[in-house]
Amino acid sequence: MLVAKNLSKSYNDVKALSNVSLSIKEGELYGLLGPNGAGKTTTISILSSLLKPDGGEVLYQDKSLYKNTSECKKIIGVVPQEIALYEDLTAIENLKFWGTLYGIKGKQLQSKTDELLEFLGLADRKNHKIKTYSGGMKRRINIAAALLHDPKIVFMDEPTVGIDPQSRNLIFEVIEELHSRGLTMIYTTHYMEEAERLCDRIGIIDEGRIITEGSLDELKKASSVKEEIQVKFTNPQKTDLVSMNNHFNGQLSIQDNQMILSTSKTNTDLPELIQLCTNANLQLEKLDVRSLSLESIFLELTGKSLRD
Ligand SMILES: Nc1ncnc2c1ncn2[C@@H]1O[C@H](COP(=O)(O)OP(=O)(O)OP(=O)(O)O)[C@@H](O)[C@H]1O
Repeated sequence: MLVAKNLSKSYNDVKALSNVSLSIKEGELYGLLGPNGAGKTTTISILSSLLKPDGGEVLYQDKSLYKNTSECKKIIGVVPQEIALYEDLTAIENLKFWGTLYGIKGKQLQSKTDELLEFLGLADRKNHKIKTYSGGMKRRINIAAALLHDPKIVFMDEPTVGIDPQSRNLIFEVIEELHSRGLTMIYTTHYMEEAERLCDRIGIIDEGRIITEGSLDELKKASSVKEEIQVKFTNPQKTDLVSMNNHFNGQLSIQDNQMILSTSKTNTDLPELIQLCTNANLQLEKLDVRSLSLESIFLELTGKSLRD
């Protein structure tokens, strides 16, 4: 469906992308996971023809995006990170505005906006001005705007940033439904839980490079780490956590009052960890051993935490 080869892009002296290659199959939900500034927005801006790369090639169904831009654009939908709506217009007026830009008119536009407002659970608010909407509701209208012209592939750039958990769940349900209908999607996020829950395949991007790619199972199999020991403390001292991290050769991911040790030898590391906590007089609030997450895979591959 979509193939990108060796994309590179610099903004003056900032190298945003280096040799990014991707291949997305029809109906696939592909997650581009990486920390802030990794190059996610730049990648999807290039793939959706909003930005020209310095080098590389993008093909849609074997056709060059640059030689067939207007044809390719018809099958592309983009949900941008920034909300692209007029605050003083109602939801339906906003959608009609966007629909007209896509060349949809009359009854077709009316039925498409009604269908999408229903699908996104906002039919009863369709005549309210966007400025009265919550952040999550605005994001849902943003998604509706990208779907008006029945695209074959949709790019979603961090669609859940800054919204409450309930709205986030509603958006997940919408994405899952679109996925089950066979829509091809590329979803960028810096939340590993989202990539784990939603995506068929995940590309991990860092400093403008795709450092690994595969299904969650494939990424787990390829990792030398097998499990995570998660410990929550009631009275953590930063110095104790740092010395513990040194003891485990930097394999700890530390956040507030909890830490995660990624390990392939839980049998020996777990008693050792408990002993160290006892010696440092650290009180455990919670201890959990769970299977490997993307956070640990990211730490293993880059030496840094995804949440930094
Ligand atoms: N218009 C621009 N001018 C200069 N530098 C830019 C511009 N856009 C992006 N960058 C830089 O390029 C790099 C990649 O940015 P990009 O926005 O693609 O990353 P991202 O993974 O989407 O991050 P975020 O989640 O913060 O949006 C960063 O170092 C960023 O500061």
